[in-house]
Amino acid sequence: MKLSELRQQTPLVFNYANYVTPQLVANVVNVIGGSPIMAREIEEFKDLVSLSDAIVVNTGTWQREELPATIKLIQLANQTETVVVLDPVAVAIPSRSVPVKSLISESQVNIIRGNAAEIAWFADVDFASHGIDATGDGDVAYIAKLAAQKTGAIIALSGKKDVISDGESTISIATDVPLLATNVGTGDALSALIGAFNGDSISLDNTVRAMATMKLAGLKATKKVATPGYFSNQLLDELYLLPEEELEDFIKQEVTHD
Ligand SMILES: Nc1ncnc2c1ncn2[C@@H]1O[C@H](COP(=O)(O)OP(=O)(O)OP(=O)(O)O)[C@@H](O)[C@H]1O
Ligand SMILES: Cc1ncsc1CCO
Ligand SMILES: [Mg+2]
Repeated sequence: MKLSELRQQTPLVFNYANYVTPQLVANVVNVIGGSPIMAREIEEFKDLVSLSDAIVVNTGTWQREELPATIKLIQLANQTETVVVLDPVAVAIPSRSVPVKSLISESQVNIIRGNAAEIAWFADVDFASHGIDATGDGDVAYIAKLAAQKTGAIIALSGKKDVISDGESTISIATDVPLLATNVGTGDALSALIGAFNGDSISLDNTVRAMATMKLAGLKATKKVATPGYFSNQLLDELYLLPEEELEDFIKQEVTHD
């Protein structure tokens, strides 16, 4: 959906969040115009999925015992055709990849949002990482396309250059906003934004719009502040104030088709 539609429809975004960044994730959903809810109680899943427009599963602080509940959550969303976004934090670490493999084989994730190292794992390509951060170099457009073909999901690869691919079309936004990488959780919040923008229907365009929203708000914040603490607050303000026309112009100017 477009930003004005998002603000009108206030999509309910159910975040199965990590315990590091839920406040940032909830606020980003809120200031853009959506409505966040965080939960992890299996007894609540049926009700919550029936009320939600998007489900965002973040495995950042996941415990292995949560796997059956998470599969159940995504299966419920699949039954109601509610979009599911997966944020597979540091999935390339071998012990972390085991439960994610089960998750994606037993339930259908529609969109996977991760940094280059996380997405490279789905593509079966080596890419250097350091904990939650991607540190390597590689052909990110190729990696995103390959990951989309292997998983059947839309891939939203974030970084200096963002890439969105469904395995056929591949789209890039190469706008460098280094301060976005200084705040832990902008990626988590981006995954929730992707959920919100895809709340009415799942598409490459809606995913591009969500990625462009974070880049543009970050770019605007960078023009006003220069350090990470102020940047975090300014980013929320820029998301809150973002004019739809500016976002659509930014997409026209910055988006390239590979
Ligand atoms: N070097 C960079 N230059 C420009 N923008 C960046 C850079 N690195 C990240 N970003 C932007 O930061 C946002 C988050 O992406 P990132 O790849 O850092 O996610 P992440 O590694 O999952 O972060 P986190 O785990 O801290 O939430 C995206 O909007 C992305 O475009
Ligand atoms: C730091 C950290 N550790 C697990 S999740 C998380 C937040 C970034 O995804
Ligand atoms: Mg992350």
